[in-house]
Amino acid sequence: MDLEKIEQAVTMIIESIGEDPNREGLRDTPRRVARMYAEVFSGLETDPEEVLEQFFTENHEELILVKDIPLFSVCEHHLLPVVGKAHVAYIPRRGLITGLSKLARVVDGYARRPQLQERLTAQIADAIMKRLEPHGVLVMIEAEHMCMTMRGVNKPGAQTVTSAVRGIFERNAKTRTEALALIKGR
Ligand SMILES: Nc1nc2c(ncn2[C@@H]2O[C@H](COP(=O)(O)OP(=O)(O)OP(=O)(O)O)[C@@H](O)[C@H]2O)c(=O)[nH]1
Ligand SMILES: [Zn+2]
Repeated sequence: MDLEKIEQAVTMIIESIGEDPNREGLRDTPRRVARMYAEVFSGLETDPEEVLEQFFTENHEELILVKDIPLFSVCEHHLLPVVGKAHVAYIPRRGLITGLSKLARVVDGYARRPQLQERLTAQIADAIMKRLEPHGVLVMIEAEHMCMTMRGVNKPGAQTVTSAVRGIFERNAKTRTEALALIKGR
């Protein structure tokens, strides 16, 4: 990531809005923003599916759900925050499971990029399908888009819900309903 270029761009934005980039409060802002973007877009420099190491345990072929994973992303249209929760469920095959924290790391890896909520949801599901080859995956994301909250249509509190279902969750309504009930049962 080109931090120097981000700094130059932020200085230009500060000048463009008619502010003084040399006043005390703004003097270090371009550098701070560059470091911040490096952090919130750090997913661009990773391949998130690589965290999904497989490991075998006894043959657990039942539902595994990690819900209410805090989610922070950035919408690619306005570069404003998207804040919400991700829920990730899968049913392993042949005991091929991964560490629970790895599911949250996959969410982070794809969230820390300029994103669309629909694409983010699908990328998480597809990474898990590819790496763990489970019977199925269900990913649900509920999030508030600051570009809808603080500007434009100005609708604070509006939640966008997206889901991606793969494998058995796609084919079998009962399995899907069970996962959704567990996600909603908070
Ligand atoms: N489908 C989808 N749309 C998104 C997402 N994040 C932001 N948007 C929408 O992207 C659209 C961009 O629309 P434009 O008309 O190009 O932008 P705009 O003029 O700023 O639109 P308004 O937000 O309606 O003022 C808006 O409707 C946003 O609400 C997302 O993750 N998925
Ligand atoms: Zn937006």
